Amino acid sequence: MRSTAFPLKAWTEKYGSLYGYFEGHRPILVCSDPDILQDVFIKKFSNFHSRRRFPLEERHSKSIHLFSAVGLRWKRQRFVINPTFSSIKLKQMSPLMNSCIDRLMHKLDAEYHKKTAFDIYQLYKRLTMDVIWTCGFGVDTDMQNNPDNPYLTHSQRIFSDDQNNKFLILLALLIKELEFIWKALHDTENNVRHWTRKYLPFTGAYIDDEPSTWILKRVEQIIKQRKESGVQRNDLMQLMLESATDGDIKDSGSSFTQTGAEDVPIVKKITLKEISANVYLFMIAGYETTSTALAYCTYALATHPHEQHKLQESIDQHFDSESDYILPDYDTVANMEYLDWFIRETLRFYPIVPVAVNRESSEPFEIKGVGTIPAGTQISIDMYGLHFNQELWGPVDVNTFYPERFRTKRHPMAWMPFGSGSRNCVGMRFALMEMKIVLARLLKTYSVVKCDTTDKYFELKEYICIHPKKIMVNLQRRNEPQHVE
Ligand code: HEM
Repeated sequence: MRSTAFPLKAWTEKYGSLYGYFEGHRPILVCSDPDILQDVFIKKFSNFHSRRRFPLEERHSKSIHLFSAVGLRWKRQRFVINPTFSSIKLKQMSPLMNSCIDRLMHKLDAEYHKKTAFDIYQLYKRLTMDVIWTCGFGVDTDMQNNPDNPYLTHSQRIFSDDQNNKFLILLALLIKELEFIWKALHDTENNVRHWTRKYLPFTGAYIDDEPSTWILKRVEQIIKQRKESGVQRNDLMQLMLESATDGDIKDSGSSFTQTGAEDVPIVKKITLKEISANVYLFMIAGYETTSTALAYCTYALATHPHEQHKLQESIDQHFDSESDYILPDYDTVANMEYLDWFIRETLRFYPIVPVAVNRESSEPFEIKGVGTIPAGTQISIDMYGLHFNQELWGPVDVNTFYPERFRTKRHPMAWMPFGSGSRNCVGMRFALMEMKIVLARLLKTYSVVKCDTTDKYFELKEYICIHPKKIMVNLQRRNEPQHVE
């Protein structure tokens, strides 16, 4: 898949805050006007409750997850899943999260003692995968110590652009009318791979399982074991299992806007197939995004020593010398205001998945001064256009890294790295808590120091996420006077 966010940025500069383009035969409206976006994402949500369909995405299967579900099926799943990310649940998860961060701190200590520059992004990727398997699904995989761990390697392949289905995705984009053929080819290829490996094990050395199929099969096994063992844990999977039903659920009505559909009482239930699909989704949604966000924060620390120092001082204020050994938890980091601004400013500069933030209209919609757009119109946002709009973010230059700009109240749509409205990122608070605890612990002990190759490897590429190649840095202990390099 080619990059989409970077061309949109260039087109917005050329054509303004609202324009259209075609993907194959499909017209897309691109918007970075915050008032129109507020209508689309918030005020008229009942008309814009779906995202545009990804090529080859199956929307009506029984094992649909929250990201792809539409209409009342999405509403029901979101109703069950929202409370799994409540403050109380997150508080209960922070000790588990800290145990994963302990393992990261050991790795950082080992890197520190080598006294050479290293790629901290790789360590963050293993951490975030460890966190999601531990806090999300109660599985301890030791992946921070073992880079060849299959859970890690398969998830990494989902986000690498060397996937076999690239060509089919391109065909689905260009010739949408024949998508049923591309989808059938895609499914057949996956099944052939899976069954060949299963019944002819020697082929495993030559044929890779399709990574999402591999992960989904493992997830199904984990759910089965959890159900059979009856073990209760404080994790995301447990909370979903508490609302589980073995049977099918018929969501009455297909649209939010059909008469009376809004008033149909939502069943607080989720099927086992949907749980598997959502476990898989949380894993892919929480892994690359959060590790990349941490990577960008670390780059910002290395390249802005003054802001790093300020952040360290503000973090120190939350620990007194008597309680240095106490690990930061949900409440501690929730009160670290400058840390919050620092992360927000980093994500303003480096949004991670702009491609995920879009909506599709289910009814015709009036845009003031433009006219009526028909039902089925897809609206993408140019996140760079919003995040670097001087009128929304001034008076300090938008190209200056300045966390304090978040002290001022801004337009509700000016900052959208987690999307917006009822369909925003359900894992946002989980991700922010994880990032804050990591950064508070990192900066309590170390300063991040830029090295000769930091900028060289900070080369951004987009494949679903916009990510840097590597984050090469040195660490310096805060109680040690001189720089490493
Ligand atoms: C820094 C980390 C993260 C970023 C930048 C991020 C970003 C996003 C964005 C932009 C969306 C689309 C929102 C919209 O359309 O308005 C989204 C949706 C979603 N995210 Fe995240 N995300 C992150 C972490 C997580 C984590 C940790 C989880 C779960 C453990 C998660 C689960 C989801 C789910 C399930 C959706 C779909 C929500 C729905 O359709 O109702 N995300 N995320």
